[in-house]
Amino acid sequence: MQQRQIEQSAEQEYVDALYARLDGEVARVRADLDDAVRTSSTDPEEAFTRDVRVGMLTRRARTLDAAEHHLCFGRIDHTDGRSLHIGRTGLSDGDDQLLVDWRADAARPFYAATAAHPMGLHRRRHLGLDGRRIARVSDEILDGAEPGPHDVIGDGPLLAAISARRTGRMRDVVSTLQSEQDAIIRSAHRGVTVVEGGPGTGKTVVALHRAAYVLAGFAEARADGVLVLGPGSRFLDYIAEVLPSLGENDVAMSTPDRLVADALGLETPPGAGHELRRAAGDVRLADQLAEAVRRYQAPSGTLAVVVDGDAVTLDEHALAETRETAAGSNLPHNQARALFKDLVVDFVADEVQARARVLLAKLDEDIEVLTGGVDVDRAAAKDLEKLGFGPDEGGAFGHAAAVAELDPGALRAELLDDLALEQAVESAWPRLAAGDVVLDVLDEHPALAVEADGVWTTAHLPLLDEAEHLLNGPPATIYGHVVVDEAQELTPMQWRAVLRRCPGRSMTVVGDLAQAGPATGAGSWADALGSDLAKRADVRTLTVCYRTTAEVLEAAAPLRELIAPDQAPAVAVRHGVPPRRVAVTGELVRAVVEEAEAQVAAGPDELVAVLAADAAVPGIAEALAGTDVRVVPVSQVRGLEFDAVVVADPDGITAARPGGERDLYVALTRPTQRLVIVG
Ligand SMILES: Nc1ncnc2c1ncn2[C@@H]1O[C@H](COP(=O)(O)OP(=O)(O)OP(=O)(O)O)[C@@H](O)[C@H]1O
Repeated sequence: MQQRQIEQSAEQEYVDALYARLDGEVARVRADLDDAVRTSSTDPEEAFTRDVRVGMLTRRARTLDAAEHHLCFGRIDHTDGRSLHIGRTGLSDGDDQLLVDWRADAARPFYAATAAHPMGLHRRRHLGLDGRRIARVSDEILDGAEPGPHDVIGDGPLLAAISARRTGRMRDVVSTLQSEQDAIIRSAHRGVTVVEGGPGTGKTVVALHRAAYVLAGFAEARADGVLVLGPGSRFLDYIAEVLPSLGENDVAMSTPDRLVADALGLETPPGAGHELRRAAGDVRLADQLAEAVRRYQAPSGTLAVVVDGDAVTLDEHALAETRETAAGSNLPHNQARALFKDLVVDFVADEVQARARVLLAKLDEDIEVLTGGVDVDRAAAKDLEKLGFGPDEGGAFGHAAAVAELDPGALRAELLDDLALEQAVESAWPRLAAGDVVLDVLDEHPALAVEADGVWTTAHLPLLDEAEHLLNGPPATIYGHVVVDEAQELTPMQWRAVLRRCPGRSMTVVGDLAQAGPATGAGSWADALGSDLAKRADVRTLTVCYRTTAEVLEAAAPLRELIAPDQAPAVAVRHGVPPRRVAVTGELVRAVVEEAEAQVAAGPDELVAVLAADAAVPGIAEALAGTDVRVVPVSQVRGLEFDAVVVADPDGITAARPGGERDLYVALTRPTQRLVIVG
């Protein structure tokens, strides 16, 4: 006991020194930042350097601010006597590394060492801080210890973290990451990493900590930024604090719908039902959109352009050749149109010049015959003027001057601005907007029609994005790394929109195919990502469930076996109270309200939710108005969690929409502590 106190006070001294160092660093960075902000320069290069410096210092200041909370959470003692403290950011004093950033290689054994593979460690220590004071010290001796059956890392701190009451906001778990999670987070794989695993296995945790790791470790991610995509705004709110608490404030967060709407400059349109989303997510529509665009590119026939009253016609052959050159450029339609117009202008200019030469030659001959060579200039002046050639500098229309006036550059410039030529080009290769093309394709698919008032729905966004790409090329904003959470929810067309924004294909994709909603129902990652990408992906599986108790997982097991018989069940790390099943004799809503109120009474500060089929939500929400109970439709509960969950009318949930068993499976696996099934 006394030994423990001595150790704790030694750790407190160390932690005090770390905070003193942190305070010093914060003061230094703030002063540097003030200096940098005040420096002004008219020299563009100096101004640029200053902006870069301000950016770097601002980031560092944020990281240090975020590090205040639980600055140091661990320590590893190597068998050779070396000790390292692990924390949210690196801190050093001269050559002395006082604190190792959790992302550094040197920190790896803190997360990965087990009694079976101690990685040169004698001891791993978890430090629990309350403000700047050490509240708990928990040690594991790794060398010479007996390996346990399920080697969890730091079981005391882990169990405390996963049993803690939920607040409705996810927290970072940097101090208790488990080795299978850590291995994915730190993976050096630069391509697509797919992380699958049952509910509550920490897929979101892995996705977000990986984003923080990638930002620190991958230069391209730093340069082009990281994007995290989640299924809806409820979910984004839920995870919003994790990356800032890891010191990362510059990660873009969005939903697949909002990402596209923003890129197209649209307000997010009204949501769509799963049937429409599924139909509009069909990847075959990509080809149909491309075909619809092709149909606009110079329909066969001829193209007549009237220049100064004279028609120049591209015959079938010339038009076909022009079209093929423009289309063969593989430029997006609206850019290829500029090329098409250039080619038409070239053709017309050549023709005008050829005709002018013929005319001039004929003029020479006629004049020769008629005048015997007297004052050619004056005689030809009128004809030349008709052709649009002005007098030369000396005011004369000399033969040589006229030929010089056939300046191809000037003629081309004039033709490019010519209204009649522009109209002819527009008829053969019109400038298009994304909506035009999508509407063409929707004409062939009545089931995808836009609502009567002509408003797009979210289901149409990937189609608009595809069309925009075909017309105007790649999106303006791309990312160095993209994290997709609840990835089973993306339709193939949505995947195309996401991949378009990640040309480097550096991605972390996390999801659980067993939880796929009716809009996708993807059976495999190859279905979702496309077989090429899926083949090259590094697929990892998480096996331990940290959210729910073994009893809750058991209650959901029959559904899991039905939905995903091939999926190995995750193992829960803790036990709790068995789920309660309540038969309904009277009114369902009343029974649900009673159970929800009982849960609130059982844990007054806890997060209690009622999960119900979408249509049943308004009635239940009204009955629970004024309470702290959250009533959430099952279609929107993916990724979320609560201390206690009341599932209302499971049969109603399964019957509400196709694949309703998956919705029910998701609902049953949301509680961290208690589950009640009413109905
Ligand atoms: N290493 C860990 N330490 C502490 N808590 C953890 C750890 N891993 C996961 N958790 C907790 O377990 C819960 C479930 O994690 P998470 O939401 O990431 O799971 P998931 O696999 O994404 O679940 P779902 O499939 O239901 O979306 C969260 O509360 C998370 O904080």
